Amino acid sequence: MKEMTIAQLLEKYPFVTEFFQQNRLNITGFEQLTFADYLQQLDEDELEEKAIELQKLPEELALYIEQMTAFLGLNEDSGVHSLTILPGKDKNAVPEKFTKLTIFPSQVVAIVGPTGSGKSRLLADIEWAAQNDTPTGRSILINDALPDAKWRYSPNNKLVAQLSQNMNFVIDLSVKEFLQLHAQSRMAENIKEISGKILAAANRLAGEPFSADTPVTSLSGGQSRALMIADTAILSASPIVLIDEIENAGIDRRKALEVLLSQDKIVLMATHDPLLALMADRRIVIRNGGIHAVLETTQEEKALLQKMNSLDTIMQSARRELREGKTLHTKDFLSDFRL
Ligand SMILES: Nc1ncnc2c1ncn2[C@@H]1O[C@H](COP(=O)(O)OP(=O)(O)OP(=O)(O)O)[C@@H](O)[C@H]1O
Repeated sequence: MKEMTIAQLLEKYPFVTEFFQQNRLNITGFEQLTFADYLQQLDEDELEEKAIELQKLPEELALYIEQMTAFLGLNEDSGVHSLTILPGKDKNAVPEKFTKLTIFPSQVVAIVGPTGSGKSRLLADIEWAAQNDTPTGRSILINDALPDAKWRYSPNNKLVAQLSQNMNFVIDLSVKEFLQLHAQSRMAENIKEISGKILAAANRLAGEPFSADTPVTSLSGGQSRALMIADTAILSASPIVLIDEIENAGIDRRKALEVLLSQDKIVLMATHDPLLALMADRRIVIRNGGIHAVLETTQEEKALLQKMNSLDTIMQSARRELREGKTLHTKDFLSDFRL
């Protein structure tokens, strides 16, 4: 930071304008100087008059930037390079058999298991950065170390973004207003461009497109979810995304995952859907509250996935045509049936 010119500081941290104003420092015309050089050339009388303590200012500016960045959750590097799950015990207090499971950014891990087996519990352990203090006794490490308390208690350092099945908006805003407000609160640089990017991504996921002027309260369940997924992927600072059941959501699930993974997130997804489970490179099998196995998706499964995707395409196009009031004809599907 010390080597940065004032112009570079302003570009990277637009909020420093406030700091200069608060300290009544007129930096106009001095943008090409570093802050230290700028202070050097200030008139002694002027400083005295403003009661400025020259030595303290660079330190105060650095602190101000650090605090504002943390407050706004702006750290470009979230600092999360790995997430590790350490074993606990199942519902009968039998220790889980794996030694440790580490997940890196841009990886997606599926969580599979019967209803009530403990999939959501595992997601909750991660969200809370459990330290042997939940019913499962699991512990979570971030970057191979005990997580910083900030992940638990600071609302601006959310480790995890949650996407759940029920997602309803209660605020009276249009899609455009909602996205712009969120982008502003994240101090995004080009608010219009980012909002446009999110809307475009959301519309690629949603079955029925919606416009920037649609009130968020009148979006369908699938559209709301598409908007939240695109928003989480593109604007959220949380390095980890937890998804509890993305199916039945009326959105293109494959594209939703692609959008999330393109943004270097660590994605964990509880699912009953084979297409999603096999899209992940690994899957955690939960049984009776415990992690029973961690399986790598095999080449054979990946090949099967391609065929299942063709089946899914058939289902999707049949669904679309029925929705549009059409009658289905075998000949239109023949090529798809050659699996
Ligand atoms: N290891 C464990 N020890 C004690 N209780 C557990 C353990 N794992 C899960 N549970 C409890 O079992 C119940 C069911 O778990 P959970 O809701 O996570 O299941 P699920 O797999 O997500 O189910 P569904 O597929 O229906 O969403 C919860 O009350 C949860 O707290």
